[in-house]
Amino acid sequence: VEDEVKRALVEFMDKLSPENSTVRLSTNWGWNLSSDPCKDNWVGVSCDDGSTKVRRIVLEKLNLTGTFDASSFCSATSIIVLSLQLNNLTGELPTEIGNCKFLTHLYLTGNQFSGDLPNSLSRLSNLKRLHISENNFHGELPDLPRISGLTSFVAENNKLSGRIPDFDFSNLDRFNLSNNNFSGQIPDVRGKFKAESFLGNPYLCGKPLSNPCPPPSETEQPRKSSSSSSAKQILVYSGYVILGLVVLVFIAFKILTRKKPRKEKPKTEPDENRNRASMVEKSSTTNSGEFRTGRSEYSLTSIETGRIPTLVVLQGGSPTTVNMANGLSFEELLKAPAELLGRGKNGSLYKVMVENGVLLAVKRIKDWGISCEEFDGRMRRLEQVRHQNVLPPVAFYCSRQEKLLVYEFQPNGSLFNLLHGSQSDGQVFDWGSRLRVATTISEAMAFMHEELHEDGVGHGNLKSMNILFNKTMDACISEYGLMVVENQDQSMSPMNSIKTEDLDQLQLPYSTFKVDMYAFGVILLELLTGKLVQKNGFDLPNWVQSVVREEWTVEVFDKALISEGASEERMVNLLQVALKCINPSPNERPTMSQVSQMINAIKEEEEKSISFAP
Ligand SMILES: Nc1ncnc2c1ncn2[C@@H]1O[C@H](COP(=O)(O)OP(=O)(O)OP(=O)(O)O)[C@@H](O)[C@H]1O
Repeated sequence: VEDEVKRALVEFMDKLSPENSTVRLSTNWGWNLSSDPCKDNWVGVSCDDGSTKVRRIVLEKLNLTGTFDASSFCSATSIIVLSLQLNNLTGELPTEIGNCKFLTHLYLTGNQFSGDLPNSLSRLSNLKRLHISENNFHGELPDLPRISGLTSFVAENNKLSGRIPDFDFSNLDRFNLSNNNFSGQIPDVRGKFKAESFLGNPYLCGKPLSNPCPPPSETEQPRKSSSSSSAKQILVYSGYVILGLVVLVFIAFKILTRKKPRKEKPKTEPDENRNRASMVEKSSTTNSGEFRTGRSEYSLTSIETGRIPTLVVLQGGSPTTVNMANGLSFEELLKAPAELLGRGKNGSLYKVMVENGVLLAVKRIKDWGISCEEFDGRMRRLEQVRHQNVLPPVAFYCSRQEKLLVYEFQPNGSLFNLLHGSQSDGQVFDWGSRLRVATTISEAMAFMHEELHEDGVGHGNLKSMNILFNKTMDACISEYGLMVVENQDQSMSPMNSIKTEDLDQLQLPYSTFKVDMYAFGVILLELLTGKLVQKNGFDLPNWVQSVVREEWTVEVFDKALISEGASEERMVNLLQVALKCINPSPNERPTMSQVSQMINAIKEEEEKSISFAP
C-alpha cells in the first residue's frame, strides 16, 4: 500500500482514538507507518486480492471516542466500505466526506455525531447504503435522492427536521426516519414502507401514517371567530348565491336558444350520451360538419372541415383486425369508445374498442409536417417490410389537419412497464428474459434497417415504451418509422451529445439510423441497470459511462440481476455493446446488424453455460 495512503489512514485513526493510541499500540492493532495495512493485517482493514489496495474499513464496537477526520480518510480513494458503527464518536460529519466519491457503504449508526448533515453527502454518487441512526444529527436532509443507486437509508433516532424529500422509493429496500422531527406530508412511498419507518415525528402526516394531512385551506386560512367574521361570511355566501343564480339564468338562456337547430336534426340526439367517452363528439350548433374541440379528456376531436377522407386499411394486422378494419369508416372509428393512454411528444394515443370488442391503439400524430402523399407512401412502404417483432400499422387516415395511425392493441404492456412500472405485479424479469428481449429487438431492428436503408427510414423514436409485449409475451417494436429526424433538432434527439464536426460527416437521411443505435444502447442500459433513463435530471448514459470510467463496472448492474446470480462476464459483454451504441460520435457507433451479431453471441454463450450446468 502506498505511503500516502498509510499516512492518511494513520491520521484518520489518530483522530478516531485520541486517548487510545497507547492501547492501540500495546494491543497490536497495526495502524502505524512502519507496517502495511494489508500485509500486516491492521485491525478492521480488508484489502483487494493483490493486497495493494485498501477496500474496506470496519471499526465497530471499539469504544472509539474521537472525531471523524474525513479529509484524511477520503484521500485514500480505494476504500468502498467504511463502518464506524457503535462507538462514541463525536463532532460533525465533515464536508470533506464529499471527496469519498468511491464509497458504496457508509455506516455511522450508534455514535454521538451531531450537527447538520453536509450537503456534500449528496455528491457520493456511488453510495448504496447510508446508515446514520442513533446519533444527534439535526437540520434538513441534503439532496440524497440525487444518489440514484441508493438502496438503503436509515436515520432513525436523530433530530433531523424539515420535509422528507421524494426519494426513488422503488429502488430502496430499507428506509427508516422514525423518531426525528420531520414535518409535512410524507411523499408517495409506493406502498414499499410502512408506518414504522415514520413514527415518532409529531409533525408528519399522510400515508402510511394513520393521521391524514389537513386540507390546505385549514392550515393556510387563519381562523377568526369574531362576529365580524361571521358577518363577512354571510356577505360572501350571499355573493355566491347571486352568482349562482346569474349562471343558472345564463345556462337556461343558452339551452333555450340552442333548442331550435336540434329539432331540425333529430337523428343526432339519441347518440349524444352513448358517445360521451368516444374519440369525437359532434357539434350540435352548426351545419358545416365541423367537430367541436376540447369536450372531454378522452375525446379526440377532428377540426377538419369539408370533405372527410377515408380510413385507408393496410394488410398489416391479423385477419380478424383487417376484416374488421375493412368494414370500418373513419366516423365509426371516431365514435367508438376510447380511452386516452398517453400524450407523448408526437401526439396522443387512444385505446379504442370497435366492433366485436376488437381493441385498437390509435395514434393521433401531432405536427408531423409531411404531406398526405408522403404519409401515404411511408405507410405503404412500411406495410411491405414485415417482421414478426415489428408492429405493422393496420390502417391510417390523413387529412390536412389530422394524421391518425391505427395499430392492434397489445395487451401485455411495454418494456418500460416491465422494468419500472407498477404493472409488473412482482413478475420476475430475469437475466435470461432480458437477454432474449435484447436479442429479439436487435434482430428486428437490424432487419428493418437493412430493408429500409435506401429509403432512409429508421425508427426515429425507439425507447422502452415503444417495445410492447404481444399475447404470447414476445417483444415487438411499435411506431417504427413514425418520426423522421429531419430537422436535426439536437435538443429533441438522443444525438444531443454529437460534436458539430461529426454532424458534418453524417449523410443526413442515414443519421436516423445512428440515432436508433444510440436509442438501442440506452434500452440495453435500462435492461442492465433496471434504472430509468431520465429522472430528476438523472442521465443514465452519463452515469454508466462515469461508473465504468472509474472501474466500478459491477456497480451499474441491477441488483436483482446480481442477486439472481446472472453471469457477470456476460453482463459486462452486453454493457460493452451498449457503450459502443452510445458512443458520442455517431460514425463510431456500430450498425444494427453488427450489434445483433454481438448480442446473439452473448446469448449463445449463455445457452451453452446453461446446458453445461450440473
Ligand atoms: N399498440 C399498443 N398497444 C398497447 N399499448 C400501447 C400501444 N402503443 C403504445 N402503447 C402504450 O401506450 C402508452 C402511450 O403511448 P404513446 O405512444 O403515446 O407514448 P410515447 O411513446 O411516450 O409518445 P411519443 O411517441 O409521442 O413520444 C405507452 O405506455 C405505450 O407503451
